[in-house]
Amino acid sequence: MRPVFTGIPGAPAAPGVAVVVDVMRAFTVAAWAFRRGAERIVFARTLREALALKARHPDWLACQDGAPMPGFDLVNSPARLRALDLRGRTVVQKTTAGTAGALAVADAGLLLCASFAVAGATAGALRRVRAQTVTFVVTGDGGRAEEDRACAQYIAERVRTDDVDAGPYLARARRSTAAARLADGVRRGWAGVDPEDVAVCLETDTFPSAMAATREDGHLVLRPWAPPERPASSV
Ligand SMILES: O=C(O)[C@H](CS(=O)(=O)O)OP(=O)(O)O
Ligand SMILES: [Mg+2]
Repeated sequence: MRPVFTGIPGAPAAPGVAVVVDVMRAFTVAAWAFRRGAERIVFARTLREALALKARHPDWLACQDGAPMPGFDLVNSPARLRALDLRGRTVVQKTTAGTAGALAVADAGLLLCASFAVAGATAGALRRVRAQTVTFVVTGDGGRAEEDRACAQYIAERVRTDDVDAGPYLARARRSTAAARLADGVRRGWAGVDPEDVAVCLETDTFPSAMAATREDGHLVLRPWAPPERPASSV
């Protein structure tokens, strides 16, 4: 597999295989939503679109980053979300980096969304589909976010072998600007940040499936995903 690392601005619109990485916090939140039973996650481009979807489907749960906002049910906090019962629910998610990154490569042949929570499953899926070139979209900070870059490199390495020490990659993420910003948010009492968020984002392989996004009814929708046992050919 040949990994290509890019930020959202440089991402091709329709790569063959894309892995969009957001460790802090969108795709750690997504993994925990599925672990808590959510059926699917619908990505919204804007807060307005998220609220419109919620208005049309009152039983859906709307989630956004930043402080709690009127009309939204959830903040983008994996620590808060992992305590909820989300069985059968549809979550609408709108965040600054993660969901925007997925929407930027919505026409990919295979679009996976990843964090450390699904790193092993994502690497296993890439191996199983025999991916040749994989575009890793490092969503944070114009492609420079160290937590996302470390996770992308970890996944790429795990495609090669499962015998990879996650420690150095997690240490890079722990020292990242995003981790520092979240810790600062805790100190300042930001309502949308939980003291446990960084620790939860640094747990590996807490969800056993990869997460793939496909278009459904005009929306980009994320679901747990496993490739077929024997793909007909490489992608
Ligand atoms: O909610 C988050 O942690 C971030 C917000 S920001 O990018 O740090 O402003 O959003 P995400 O899309 O999960 O990176
Ligand atoms: Mg992020």
